[in-house]
Amino acid sequence: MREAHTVAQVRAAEAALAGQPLMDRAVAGLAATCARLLARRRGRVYGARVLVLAGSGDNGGDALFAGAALARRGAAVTAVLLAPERAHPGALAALRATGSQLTADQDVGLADFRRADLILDGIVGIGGRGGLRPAAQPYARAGRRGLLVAVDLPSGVDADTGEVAGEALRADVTVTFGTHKPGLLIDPGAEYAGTVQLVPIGLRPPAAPVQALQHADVAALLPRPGAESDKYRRGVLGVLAGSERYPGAALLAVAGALHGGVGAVRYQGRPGEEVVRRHPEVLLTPGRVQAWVVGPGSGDEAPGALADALADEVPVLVDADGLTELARLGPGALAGRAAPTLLTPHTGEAARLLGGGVTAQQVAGARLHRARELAERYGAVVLLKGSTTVVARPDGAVRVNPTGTAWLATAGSGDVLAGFTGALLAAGLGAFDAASAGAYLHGVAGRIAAADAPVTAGEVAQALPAAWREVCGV
Ligand SMILES: NC(=O)C1=CN([C@@H]2O[C@H](COP(=O)(O)OP(=O)(O)OC[C@H]3O[C@@H](n4cnc5c(N)ncnc54)[C@H](O)[C@@H]3O)[C@@H](O)[C@H]2O)[C@@H](O)CC1
Ligand SMILES: Nc1ncnc2c1ncn2[C@@H]1O[C@H](COP(=O)(O)OP(=O)(O)O)[C@@H](O)[C@H]1O
Ligand SMILES: [K+]
Repeated sequence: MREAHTVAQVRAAEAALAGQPLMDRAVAGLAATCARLLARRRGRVYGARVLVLAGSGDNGGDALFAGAALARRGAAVTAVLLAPERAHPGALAALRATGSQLTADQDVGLADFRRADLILDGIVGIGGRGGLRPAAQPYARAGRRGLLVAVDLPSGVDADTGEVAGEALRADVTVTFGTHKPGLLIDPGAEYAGTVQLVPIGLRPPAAPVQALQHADVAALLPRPGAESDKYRRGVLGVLAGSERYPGAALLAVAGALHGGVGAVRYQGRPGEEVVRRHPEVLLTPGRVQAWVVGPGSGDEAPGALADALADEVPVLVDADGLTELARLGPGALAGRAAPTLLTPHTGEAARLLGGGVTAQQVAGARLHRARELAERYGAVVLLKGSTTVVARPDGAVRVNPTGTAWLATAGSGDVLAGFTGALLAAGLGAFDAASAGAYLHGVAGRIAAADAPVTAGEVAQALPAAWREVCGV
């Protein structure tokens, strides 16, 4: 599991280790990564052109020290100081001692930026506030031919949220220290970070408020039938999806559900005959279920379907038209429920649920904040879909989904996700676990099915067993 901590937590963990050479450890890891990248790209460090962008804090200090280490191995290093009078004195002296060029001339900096083999972004790290300051902004726009390595995090990305106010530097690799920062895992920040490498420096931070699961974590959550299992004990998922107008959503939600580890899927929506024709495994008779999925393609039938599902004291996953209806009713509609509710909005649906003029774009720009806000307001687990899927619990705990591909942005793939995740709920996973495992496997299935080419939602559903096998290592 990858864990991400807030700036306040990192500062506290650092304070607890006062006196230890944390910066030396950080710099050693940073310089080693840079040397490896240069060796891979051009055979050796000797003779490489390296540009260090150094701001006024310790982040700039890390970059300058790493620049000095590379200079000692024969790299031609130039450092551009964005706040020359406040640059880290010890690191400046170290770089000076190598005979490297130091300048405050931004024209020299920009010219070197374009032609360097490797650029170290040490403008600002976890001490950053607000967007990039004017002196640094040209670097966010300038072209380059070399690799850009962000020190701790790309300058301009908010460490705690992944929000980018204005511009940020776009890194190929981010070398981060001690622990991940949430902004490295959540878009838009994650998109600027490139590949993230963690350099341990001995921090012992508290429990992480933001986690990203990996294969083994998800494998441990997935249901497995035991010798005593029968189809009812494995769980039955009820699906209230599709309508005369949108029958496809029912088919896709059921296709996802059938791969989600339940013993049976009970379809209770309108185009029943069609669903059974395509999926003969499905039950159409009414009966008990262990969880409901309600809303995909429900159209005009959403109000009745949502009321029916919420009235049953089992976990309910609300998606699509069910969310539009819930937005109309407001959080009060969930107030009396004892069983968990899981909401799976995309950014537009999340904006509708939040109301108050919030736009989809604002949700996309502040995913962590908005997912937490929704979860708290509705007292429900929220799976906010999109370029980074974020799963939030009402108490603020968050899991960020690391899998997926932009090819998943295709009509109906959300219906598959809803059905599949609902099945995990019915199979007995808690809402937070079902949402995180559902998003994870759906993302892996998307990658397998798409293989870098356009993909349909139906193909994503078909790839779910392969994703399950991959994640479980079988
Ligand atoms: N504290 C520690 O024990 C360690 C810190 N390390 C490094 O230290 C960094 C944090 O250092 P600092 O606390 O000095 O903070 P930073 O170096 O991240 O930034 C603070 C400085 O940047 C300026 N600044 C703030 N916002 C800015 C913006 N938007 N644009 C331009 N300049 C801005 C501030 O005026 C301040 O001078 C970490 O990111 C990491 O790189 C590592 O060496 C590991 C150990
Ligand atoms: N840019 C993107 N990168 C990765 N995944 C995305 C992106 N945009 C959307 N997705 C994923 O694609 C799926 C689309 O779901 P949704 O918006 O509900 O579509 P639909 O309603 O057509 O089924 C979700 O799993 C979402 O997380
Ligand atoms: K940085």
